[in-house]
Amino acid sequence: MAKKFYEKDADLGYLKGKTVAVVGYGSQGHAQAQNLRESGVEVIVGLRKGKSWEQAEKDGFAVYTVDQAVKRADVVQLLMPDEVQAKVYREQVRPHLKSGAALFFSHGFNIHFGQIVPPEDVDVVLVAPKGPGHLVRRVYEEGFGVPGLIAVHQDATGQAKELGLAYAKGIGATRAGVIETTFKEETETDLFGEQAVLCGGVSELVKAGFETLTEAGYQPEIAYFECLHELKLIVDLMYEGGLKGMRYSISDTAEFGDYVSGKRVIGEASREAMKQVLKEIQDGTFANRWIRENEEGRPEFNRIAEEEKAHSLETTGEELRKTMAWINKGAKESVTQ
Ligand SMILES: NC(=O)C1=CN([C@@H]2O[C@H](COP(=O)(O)OP(=O)(O)OC[C@H]3O[C@@H](n4cnc5c(N)ncnc54)[C@H](OP(=O)(O)O)[C@@H]3O)[C@@H](O)[C@H]2O)C=CC1
Ligand SMILES: CC[C@](O)(C(C)=O)C(=O)O
Ligand SMILES: [Mg+2]
Ligand SMILES: [Mg+2]
Repeated sequence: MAKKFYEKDADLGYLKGKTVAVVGYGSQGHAQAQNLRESGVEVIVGLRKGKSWEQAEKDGFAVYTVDQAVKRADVVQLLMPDEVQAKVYREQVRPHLKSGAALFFSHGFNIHFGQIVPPEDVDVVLVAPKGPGHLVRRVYEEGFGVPGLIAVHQDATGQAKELGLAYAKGIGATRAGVIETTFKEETETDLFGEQAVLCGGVSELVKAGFETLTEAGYQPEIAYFECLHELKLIVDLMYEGGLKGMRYSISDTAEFGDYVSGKRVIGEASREAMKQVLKEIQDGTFANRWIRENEEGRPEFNRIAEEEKAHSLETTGEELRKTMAWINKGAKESVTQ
């Protein structure tokens, strides 16, 4: 049984009198910094000069270069992209980390794959929201929270877990529930989820459905509504009531089609591919590939990203969404600006 923590299990008092430096002000950084501040925690932001710096200042934070923020901090939460964390850690974090301070992560990649090896006199804690940063902020503002995971890699002070739970409470995660894990389990399951299901799997499923319909001569707008737009509405039902809740709401015709055709689309070959994806995450093949890709200037990443943006699914959707004023554009605008 997973060990779970809620509001009553976490005490914000462990952060009292402490300064939290949120390093990075992107998807997770802006959300965690703002949620913590509204929970009464003293937060500063660490950055390089640029777009995020201006935004963090506009949002009312005291912003410092990374080294200066780390010098002032008792808790340092690294919320830069995973692929830049190790270099920034070596050059601007490690030399200024106070003895007895805490180093926090929201994804275990750099610790688990040995890219960051912290000194023995600091706590090393993972507080990983199980949701995109823009939702971590939006859901908190609505009075709720995105669930999270907590793990302690190193407990130098004897209070690492309590501090982690206080932080999880500060960002709203204990409102929904926080599960205890390890850096290894979080890293491997998070990478698997985003590759096989949430991002990679779903994107390919949507594109395959869209292409099957349009290549058969159906209108792209109808293919878009069927394979992408309505997916959100169906997933909302799953989110609220599981697969059972979704099946309660759809027609019996759809439910029968679900049972007999779903397994043909996601069959043995897909399950075998999932196992291979997981194996390459577990044995470090994916991590090494991602690290090398960045060292080489991201040729594969950039090429595929350009191809994906130009897909007719995207151009069709962009046009259709113009009339859907109710769709929250917050996340999209901040990543495409
Ligand atoms: N995205 C998400 O929702 C989730 C992310 N995570 C984890 O959270 C962490 C942060 O990811 P995410 O929020 O997506 O990151 P983003 O890419 O959204 O944000 C990156 C931030 O880091 C800053 N930055 C980049 N390079 C440097 C640098 N060299 N020095 C200082 N600041 C820098 C950027 O500033 P600038 O404007 O100057 O480029 C920006 O503010 C990762 O570990 C990720 O795995 C975990 C759960 C979900
Ligand atoms: C699903 C992608 C994610 O793992 C997340 C939002 O949780 C990420 O790394 O961005
Ligand atoms: Mg994730
Ligand atoms: Mg992830």
